[in-house]
Amino acid sequence: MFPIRRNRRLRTTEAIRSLVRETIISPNDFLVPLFVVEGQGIKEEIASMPNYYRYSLDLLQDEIKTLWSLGLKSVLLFVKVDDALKDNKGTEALNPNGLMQRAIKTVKSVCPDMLVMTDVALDPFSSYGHDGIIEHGKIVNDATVEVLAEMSISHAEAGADFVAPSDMMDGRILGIREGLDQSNFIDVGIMSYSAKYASSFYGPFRDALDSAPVDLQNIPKDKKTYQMDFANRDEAIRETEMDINEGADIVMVKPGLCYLDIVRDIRNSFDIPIAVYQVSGEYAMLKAASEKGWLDHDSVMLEQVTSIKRAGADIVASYFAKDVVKLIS
Ligand SMILES: NCC(=O)CCC(=O)O
Ligand SMILES: [Mg+2]
Repeated sequence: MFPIRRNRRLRTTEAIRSLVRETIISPNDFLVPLFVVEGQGIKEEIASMPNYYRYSLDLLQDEIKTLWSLGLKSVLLFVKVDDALKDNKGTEALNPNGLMQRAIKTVKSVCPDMLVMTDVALDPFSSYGHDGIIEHGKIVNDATVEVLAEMSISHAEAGADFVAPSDMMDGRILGIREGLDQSNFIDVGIMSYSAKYASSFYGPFRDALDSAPVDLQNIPKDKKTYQMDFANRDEAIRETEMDINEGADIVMVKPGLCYLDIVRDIRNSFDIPIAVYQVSGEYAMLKAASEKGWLDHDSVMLEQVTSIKRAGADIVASYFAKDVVKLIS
């Protein structure tokens, strides 16, 4: 007895495979993270992120033009802050002439149509490398939310289209939304890192920004009191639902590959755009394995990004964005 249905018919040639393909990757899917530093003429490679760079504002302009020419229309800005400017409250984050504020203006000046999203969190500005203010050895929630709301207003004043709070304090989406609305930034959106896990895949990013938690007595050694336990799944639904109710326009799951079950749960639970952040450790793993000749870089990259979208992501924040777009164009 031969089967009536032969599924292999739909796989016989590339033409039929592409005709029935369910997930298509395009430049529209990507959000490009960018690392910005003070100085001039700087394009420095991040040691643990081969072929990924920190840019000073002058060279950031060229990179923005390149991204736009590739059809990449959205960026997510991160700044590397001088140690001398860091303190417990991240005061420098509110400087109207700070590096982030200038970076936003720089992008808008060379490419007004580029969508500019900004990282809103204390850690790059914190002398302790934490996403919140520390009092008596603890990360305090509500005082941190106030700073995050002010930071968001400051980014909006500089011209940001979206703010992206990456800290996981409770209630910060509401605090930020109210702050933006009261300052008449009703059209500035919020992409919430709503299910961000306490992951060990962030190491290279912390190298990039020199933002790892410091090793000092009475300072928490990790971010487990605010980022989520990677053993938890249902909690991601609660976190996401709360952020949607507080006014998030886009929700996010982070990291990517190890968390695609979470992405699908959220896709099945809510009708809202979902972003996935394929993080620095995921990037570094593939770079290292392909440098050793153990994995084929481009095909694994495409498989990873496609899988993230197949799981339910609408938006992929990825250090591979440029590479993928070049590969598929
Ligand atoms: N708040 C942004 C990040 O923590 C990024 C992490 C990564 O790329 O590893
Ligand atoms: Mg939350």
